[in-house]
Amino acid sequence: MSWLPHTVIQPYQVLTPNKPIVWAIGGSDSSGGAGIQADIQAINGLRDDDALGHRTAAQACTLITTVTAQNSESVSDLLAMPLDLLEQQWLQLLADMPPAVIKISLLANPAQVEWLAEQLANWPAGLPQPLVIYDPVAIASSGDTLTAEPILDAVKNDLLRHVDILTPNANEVLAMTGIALLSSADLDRAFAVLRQHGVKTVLFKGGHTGLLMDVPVTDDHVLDAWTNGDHWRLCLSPQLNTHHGHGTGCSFAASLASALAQGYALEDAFALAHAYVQQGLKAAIGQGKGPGPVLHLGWPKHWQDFPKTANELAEFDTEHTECQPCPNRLGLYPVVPTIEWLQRLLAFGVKTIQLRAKGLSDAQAEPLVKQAVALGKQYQARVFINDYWQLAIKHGAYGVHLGQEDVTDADVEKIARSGIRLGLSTHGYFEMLRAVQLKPSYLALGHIFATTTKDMPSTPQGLQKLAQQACLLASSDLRISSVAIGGIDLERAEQVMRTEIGSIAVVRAMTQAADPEQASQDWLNLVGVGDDNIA
Ligand SMILES: Cc1ncc(COP(=O)(O)OP(=O)(O)O)c(N)n1
Ligand SMILES: Cc1ncsc1CCOP(=O)(O)O
Ligand SMILES: [Mg+2]
Repeated sequence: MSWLPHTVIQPYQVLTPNKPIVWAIGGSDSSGGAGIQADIQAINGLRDDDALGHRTAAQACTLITTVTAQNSESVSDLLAMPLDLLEQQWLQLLADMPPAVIKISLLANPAQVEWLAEQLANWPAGLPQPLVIYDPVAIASSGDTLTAEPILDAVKNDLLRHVDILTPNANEVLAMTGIALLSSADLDRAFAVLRQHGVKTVLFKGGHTGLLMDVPVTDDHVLDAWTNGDHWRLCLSPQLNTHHGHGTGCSFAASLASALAQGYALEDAFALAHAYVQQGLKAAIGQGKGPGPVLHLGWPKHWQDFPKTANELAEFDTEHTECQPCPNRLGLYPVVPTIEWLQRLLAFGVKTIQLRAKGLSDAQAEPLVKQAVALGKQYQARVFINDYWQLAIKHGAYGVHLGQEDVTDADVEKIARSGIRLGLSTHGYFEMLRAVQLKPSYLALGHIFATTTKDMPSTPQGLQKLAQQACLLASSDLRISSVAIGGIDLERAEQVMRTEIGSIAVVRAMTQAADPEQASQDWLNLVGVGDDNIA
């Protein structure tokens, strides 16, 4: 462990004066396990005060639509809040605590739905537009236990067009679309219907669904599936055998809202919310005579609580051969554009290095790859080749580095069977969880800080997200090393080294250094050459 032992966690006011705010609009559950009570626990509970002194958290504010009288066994009564009281809650918060995310759940009657739709349609021009999540609790049981009157028509006609992310379970999908989710094609059909009502994206919660008939891997597993109509993001975990789970759906949507408010990309927030609920369900115990509530256990940090992730269902069915491992610590890892740079830095004592000569034909790249491999042997160093994986195999390079786009065109099986190492780029939790299924030798986590070296489609992750992901990977029993990349200079490298990261990859810190030899020595002193078993 490389945590700083004496780091003092500062109070929030010092370092994070403004926690992002999530408005939870829904009903009170007197038993405390679901509804607004679960929302508050999940929104505030998904927080991380790490041992390096970083912290991330969100603040829940509430607008109560309904007061229910319930315990773990039944709901005996409910009262819908009058519209003018709802309006007062809205105005008070709007004036003082505007939201980054609005999470909507129980709405008691059509009047409340229409009122809310109107507020969203007339969002004040001077305030940033919040992201709107709607967890359509009780749609399936309209007019029965939780709503005062049926609300389905008002939801479809007025509310859905203001919703960015709808989070229905299978029963709610059936009620809203008439489609029973029995196969993967039903997910597409249901999305098409919901899209007609103006919903932008749908996150199908699989907790109650179980099996999709044409997707064997969903047997005994929970599949959550998000789509915007163009592409999918999938999270899969083993089904938990528990009788307890009151508030699971609320806690999922609320932790999703919290992660989004804290600046996590949607797919990363999705994986985090899935893990948050998995860990809470594993620990859930009965609190009354009926099903007990999902527990709120803070930031998920255990590998086994995180899902497998994929962009297509078929990815879950493919088993991969483990790539040859590389040392746990690869140390300083310059990424350089030419053979001249490669030779120069190897002569300065660098032991892990990458040739990144972009945009060449194979014919142009082949002599460079050959030279790079020969230099690696001469200097007893680990030379990775960027992109040209076939040439890397052909000439017996130490390894190859591939990005997210490259890997779809590459034959990962062939790379693994060839015995060369494989490094993969990732840009967040979701990609990390997806990439490990290819069983690579290392994962690059990036980009950590802003960089001018390359146009990045994602935003910089920063030190806390790096620490979270590096620590999570280190907590797994996978033999996969980690590398941080992107905008890292010597000063920031000191902070990066305090995470669980095993290596730092740099471009400009070497290629734009006034004195590359001095820079190499400074960096090697700080980061080291890595573990010395260079096979
Ligand atoms: C160590 C390391 N990490 C990340 C990258 C980036 O790879 P990729 O996403 O394939 O982008 P290009 O480098 O090909 O532009 C890397 N090269 N090395
Ligand atoms: C190739 C690459 N991939 C992710 S960030 C990056 C560039 C890192 O360059 P620098 O160290 O100059 O910021
Ligand atoms: Mg690449």
